[in-house]
Amino acid sequence: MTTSTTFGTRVQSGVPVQQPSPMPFHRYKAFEPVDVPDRTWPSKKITQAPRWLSTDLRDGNQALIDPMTVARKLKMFDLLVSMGYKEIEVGFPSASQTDFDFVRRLVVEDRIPDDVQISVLTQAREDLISRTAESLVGVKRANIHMYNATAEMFRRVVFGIDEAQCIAMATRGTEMVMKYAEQFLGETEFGYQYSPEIFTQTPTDFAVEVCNAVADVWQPGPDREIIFNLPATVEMSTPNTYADQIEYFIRNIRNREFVAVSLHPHNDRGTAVAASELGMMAGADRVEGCLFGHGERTGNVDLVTLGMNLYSQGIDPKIDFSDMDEIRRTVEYCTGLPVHPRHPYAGDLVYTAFSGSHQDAIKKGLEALEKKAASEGVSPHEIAWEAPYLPIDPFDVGRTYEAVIRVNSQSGKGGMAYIMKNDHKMDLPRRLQIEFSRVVQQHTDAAGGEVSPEQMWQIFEKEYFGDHTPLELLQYKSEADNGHYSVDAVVRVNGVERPAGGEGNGPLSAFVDALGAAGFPVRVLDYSEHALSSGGDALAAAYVEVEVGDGDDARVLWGVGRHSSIVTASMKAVISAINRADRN
Ligand SMILES: CC(=O)SCCNC(=O)CCNC(=O)[C@H](O)C(C)(C)COP(=O)(O)OP(=O)(O)OC[C@H]1O[C@@H](n2cnc3c(N)ncnc32)[C@H](O)[C@@H]1OP(=O)(O)O
Ligand SMILES: CC(C)C(=O)C(=O)O
Repeated sequence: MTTSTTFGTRVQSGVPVQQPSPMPFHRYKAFEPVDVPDRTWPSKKITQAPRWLSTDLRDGNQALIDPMTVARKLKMFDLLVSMGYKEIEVGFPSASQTDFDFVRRLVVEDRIPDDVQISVLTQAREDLISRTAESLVGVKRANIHMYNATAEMFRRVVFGIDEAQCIAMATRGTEMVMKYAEQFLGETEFGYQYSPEIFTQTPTDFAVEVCNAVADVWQPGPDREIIFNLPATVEMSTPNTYADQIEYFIRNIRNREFVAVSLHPHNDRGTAVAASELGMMAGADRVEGCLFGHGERTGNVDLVTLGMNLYSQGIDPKIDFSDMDEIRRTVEYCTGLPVHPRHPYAGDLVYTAFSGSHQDAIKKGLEALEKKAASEGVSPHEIAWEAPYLPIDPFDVGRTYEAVIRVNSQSGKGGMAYIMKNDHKMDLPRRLQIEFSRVVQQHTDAAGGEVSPEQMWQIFEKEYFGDHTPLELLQYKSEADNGHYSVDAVVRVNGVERPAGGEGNGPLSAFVDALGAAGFPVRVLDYSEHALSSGGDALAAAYVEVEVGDGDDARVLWGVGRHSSIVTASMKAVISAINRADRN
């Protein structure tokens, strides 16, 4: 029985039933995967980093609203080198004078470290290939990377060629690459990479056939590898399908031992990282991508996420991500595009917890780590990482714990207590945490937004130290006689100074007795204290839970005091509770 209707949904017998969308989904057809029933990749594990190639300066650059200037390209190149990338595609030199000049500058100014191999991309066109080879004159090591489209739709729509002509374009292009390499690159340690463009939409058998034909021209062998780069030029299927295609290709390509199988996933479906990882499980040796996933449309696979995913599994990515913020700033400068605040491992908010239960768990987790490290006599950054909600130690990528927990209206006592302890050295007892988190919550509910550590301190000061009425302690003298204490104090009550004296079995109980005599009956229910700093003039903090007043009017609340004398701090804490009771 239909009971109610909401947008696009009818509720039947209490269960919402989704309705057909008005969108023309029938215009699209499901991807036809290659059939690999005996696939082995699902039970494989990734145990080491692949060879990486950064294509930030080519695929990443060609997709920018404002392509990088030479100065920005140089900055990006230096960043990639400093991070440890050893294979860097530096451009498409036949595309523009800027690209050509950039490659020349790298070569002429000897900016390429000996252990770094640059590569350059070209179409399978003789004029472009010769210009590409010319751009590399004098370089020590380089790859030329040539591509042509092999997918049926591209052959039909873009090129108007059949399969044989497509193979001929690839083999002829390879011959041209070898010819111009010989002409221009005699002294260069020269390598070759071929991409059957839109590999994923190419029947995998045909992709293998084209690549085998290209290899017949290049003749790979010992010390003469060929790189077959297998792009998901447009990502069109689930990542397992890509892995099947890679496993199938690897099983069928000839001379596998001299072939480097490279992945080049794009992110149209948002699963490029997964596709790369499954492709690595399927046996690929190498991955091409861009930092933070720049590149055509939705971008290339994100090298930062891929590398850090390995890191989080205890595998050395062979790339240095330890100053993530500097990497992010440089890429943002070079590309002119911001990195999303929730970008894995690098975004502004990814090591931040706002919600109360997350903060509580993180606080406990970090404290447990600190305790464990202290018991082993080492720093918390040296022991095995284990913390709720944080897949890696933010410290490892240059983030500090201070930014981990941030407080807004979604937060609870855990986050507030973490900031009070970490930023302000105040280790609040649990029930005071609960009390103060309500105070903070009132603030966030009223003002909205976030409460910074500084604002939190202001709220705390105002709440616990801000009031001197009705009661203020001006001075006191305490004496002890055989376990018996007396206090002679001067207090100000509603602006009027008056003496207050009392006795007890400790200075605080004597002070409480004096307050009772002065008209402020209180009972101390709980008490804790700790040092705030070390040294001769060290400050101490005292926290007291106090029942203020008596009879039906009695209220239980906390007071806080700080002073270099712990006795004075505790007396101030009692007064803080009395003044709060009066105010509230
Ligand atoms: C998936 C990728 O990211 S591939 C890399 C893509 N990157 C770029 O294209 C950026 C740089 N490219 C350019 O600046 C230009 O395309 C240039 C300078 C290389 C060539 O420019 P133009 O000569 O004007 O050609 P245009 O870009 O229009 O290319 C289309 C022509 O090249 C042919 N072509 C396209 N790709 C290839 C290829 N890989 N191999 C051979 N021919 C190709 C097309 O069939 C078309 O031929 P037609 O003119 O006979 O119809
Ligand atoms: C040239 C190739 C490798 C490419 O960029 C792609 O297909 O996405």
